[in-house]
Amino acid sequence: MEYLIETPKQISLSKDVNKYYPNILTEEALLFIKQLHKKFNTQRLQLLEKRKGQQALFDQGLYPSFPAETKDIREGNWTVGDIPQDLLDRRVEITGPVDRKMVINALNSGAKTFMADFEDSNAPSWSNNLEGQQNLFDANKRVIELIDEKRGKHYRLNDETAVLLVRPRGLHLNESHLLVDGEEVSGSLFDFGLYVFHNTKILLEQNTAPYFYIPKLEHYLEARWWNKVFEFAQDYLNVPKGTFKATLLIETITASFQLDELIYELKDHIVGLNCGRWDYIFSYIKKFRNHKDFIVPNRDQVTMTTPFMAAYSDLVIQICHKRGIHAMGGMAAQIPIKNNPKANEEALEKVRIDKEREAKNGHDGTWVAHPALVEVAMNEFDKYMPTPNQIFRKRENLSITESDLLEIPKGTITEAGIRKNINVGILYMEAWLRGHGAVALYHLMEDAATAEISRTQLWQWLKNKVILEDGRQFNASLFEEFFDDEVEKIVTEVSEEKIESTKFCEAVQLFKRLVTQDKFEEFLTLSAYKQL
Ligand SMILES: CC(=O)SCCNC(=O)CCNC(=O)[C@H](O)C(C)(C)COP(=O)(O)OP(=O)(O)OC[C@H]1O[C@@H](n2cnc3c(N)ncnc32)[C@H](O)[C@@H]1OP(=O)(O)O
Ligand SMILES: O=CC(=O)O
Ligand SMILES: [Mg+2]
Repeated sequence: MEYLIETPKQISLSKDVNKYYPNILTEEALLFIKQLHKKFNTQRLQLLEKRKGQQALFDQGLYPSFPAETKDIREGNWTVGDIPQDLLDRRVEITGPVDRKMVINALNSGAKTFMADFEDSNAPSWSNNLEGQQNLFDANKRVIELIDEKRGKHYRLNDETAVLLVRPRGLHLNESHLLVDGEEVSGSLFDFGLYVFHNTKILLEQNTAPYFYIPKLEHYLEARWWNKVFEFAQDYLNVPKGTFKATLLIETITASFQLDELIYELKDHIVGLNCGRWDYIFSYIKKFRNHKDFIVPNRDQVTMTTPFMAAYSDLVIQICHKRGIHAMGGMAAQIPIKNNPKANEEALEKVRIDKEREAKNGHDGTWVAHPALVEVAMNEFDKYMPTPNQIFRKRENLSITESDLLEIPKGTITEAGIRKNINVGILYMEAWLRGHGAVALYHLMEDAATAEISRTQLWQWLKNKVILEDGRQFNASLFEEFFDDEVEKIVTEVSEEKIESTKFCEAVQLFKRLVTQDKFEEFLTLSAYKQL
């Protein structure tokens, strides 16, 4: 059904929009999105083209290096970091999709801050995105509520809640339901624009402000673009420069070579960097996928103590502290295990060890995926970080080189590793196509970033016909055998009658195509979005 509405001139909704959200899609808000689109979309597309140029150089065998043209910025003695009072202590940050119940639970979780996610953990359907905006709007007005009649539960905010940060989609994603002059708008601008338009005033009245996590940047020019977007939006909304604050996810291999530059570009707005470890692994595999002899072992063998990962997190800490901002840690994948106390204890212990390592190394805070993990992470940071943050720990003796950041991890590729990637990849895609961007699989949190690792590894191993630990060569026929087998297991588990009412057929086809096609697709969510 086509939903007929009056939108401001030049703005239209795509034909498949069958629900309108009048509180969010006000005429004034749409006019603001139109302005953002007209001012910034062409540059965004140019930046995406630049990424292709960079990839072409990597495909010729090149590796990234610290840019020559910005040596002065790296060597200069500048600092930034006008950090607002309510962001000084970020020792535990909970993250989660913008679903109404999750938003309330996360804000009430006891974590210092909550990153509400339109990105890795959100399948960006029209309803998820618009309801997400409504949920955040209601949360900031402190009127958000939910009644679960079946369970007799009434969700509402506690008196004390976590400080809210919002993660808009990455630059590569469009919001295909909203068109300006017939062009799809950027998902980043749509998520960011609607949020600041509706919430800036409300937040300022409460002595806080719009705070953001910016994902998947690959180059300092992309940070410059975001800075201009911030400046324009602040002017438009009539609030001082520097009102909005951003933490950048360092989750692409190229970003690690430009940490000073990324901070410098956003100097009036930046308060931190974060080690987005899952996308970082994905990016590391993806960028060098066409390099000869560049192979990464089974997903579970790449951890934060693997040399290239340890080097990256150390460098993030060193540079953040030098420049006066927070160096946030990342997400351990373990989540609580119900009905199995021993397994649960082991999972929590893995999280504890991860957080202990981060706090001791100098991170100023960390991420947790579930409310039941807040306490574990809090205890470790309380123990090793008695002050609100440890920006004063400069780690000046560290010397991380270009080759440290690139060191190829050692390890093995096994049949079990291949099967796990196939199985988890299909299960995740199926959930995503039903609108769930984060799911628990085998007691681990899976989201778009972790699924990308599975997908990219399979593509790379297949393309390179790698030798498995048991001596066999991985090739198309072995892949077919494992793949069919894993699909059969899933069908048996779900049962043939029920499979019809799921998205498994689409997920199997999509995942298989992405893994076996010759041309590597930059992000699996680009194809998947067309089927959402
Ligand atoms: C790579 C990255 O980008 S990491 C960051 C992005 N990823 C994420 O943020 C993942 C966040 N985590 C989640 O989405 C969830 O924890 C999942 C999907 C992994 C598991 O969720 P569930 O299966 O619902 O877990 P479970 O049943 O144990 O939940 C228990 C309760 O905790 C709540 N809960 C679980 N995780 C969260 C969370 N992250 N935020 C708020 N509430 C949460 C559930 O809503 C549920 O509430 P209820 O008891 O009131 O019904
Ligand atoms: O966004 C976080 C990540 O690990 O990816
Ligand atoms: Mg990520």
